Amino acid sequence: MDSILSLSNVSKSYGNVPVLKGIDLDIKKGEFVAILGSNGAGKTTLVKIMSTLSSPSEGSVEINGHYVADDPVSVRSMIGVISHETHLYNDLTAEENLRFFGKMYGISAGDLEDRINELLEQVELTGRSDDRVATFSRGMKQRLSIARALIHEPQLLFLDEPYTGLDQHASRTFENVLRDLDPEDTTRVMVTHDITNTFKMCSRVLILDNGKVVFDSPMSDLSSAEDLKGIYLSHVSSHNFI
Ligand SMILES: Nc1ncnc2c1ncn2[C@@H]1O[C@H](COP(=O)(O)OP(=O)(O)OP(=O)(O)O)[C@@H](O)[C@H]1O
Repeated sequence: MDSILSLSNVSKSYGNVPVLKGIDLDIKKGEFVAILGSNGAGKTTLVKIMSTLSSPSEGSVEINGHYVADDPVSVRSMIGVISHETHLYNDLTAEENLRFFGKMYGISAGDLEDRINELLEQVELTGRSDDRVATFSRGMKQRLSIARALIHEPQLLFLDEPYTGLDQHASRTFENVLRDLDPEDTTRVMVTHDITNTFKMCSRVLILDNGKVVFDSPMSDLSSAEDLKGIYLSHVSSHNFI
């Protein structure tokens, strides 16, 4: 399988405090990788670096053969990010937000309207398409941010605790959206604290502890979510149990 994301000796410090320590990682096309770790382990920092939102203090990140540091614009057209920050414009309607981002990614006018309608339907916001985002609940904003992240059909999708703010129904809708993505077309990297879902959905699991990858395994080598929970607890150094 081809590699889509490679990290070479990536380190990050804030001031004198090291947060990531020499991470080497290779992610293949089609993988669905979970990143687990206790609070403060460095998961969000790692995803921000992988998704061009932050620079490493040392080391390099390569996406589809492009070095992120040299060619961030090309890289951004290949990736989507779903995180706590929705990156939406409150004064625009749901539809206008998606149109804005779609145009930014260079989607042609004809394709864009179909894509907007399809995504609004998938995240169950069709009935609110003409309403300003300022009037949305947190969960609705999160659902729209999922549509925003997918508008340009990214090859690599980063999900940082994507369930934040979603109720049971919206979580299921979101899982359906994820399931509908063809793994051949969309490689996924997800930070989460939900071990049961991780075991159900992901093809590979990494555990980050104290800025280092301390466990990396195909999910098929693990027997159950309980097995994964035991491994997690034996690999994290703090007692911030998830
Ligand atoms: N902008 C920043 N300036 C200084 N320190 C930071 C900054 N961002 C993160 N940190 C520190 O880096 C460490 C790792 O933070 P990070 O957000 O990556 O952890 P995490 O594993 O995502 O945690 P959580 O599970 O709580 O979301 C923490 O000690 C945090 O305080």
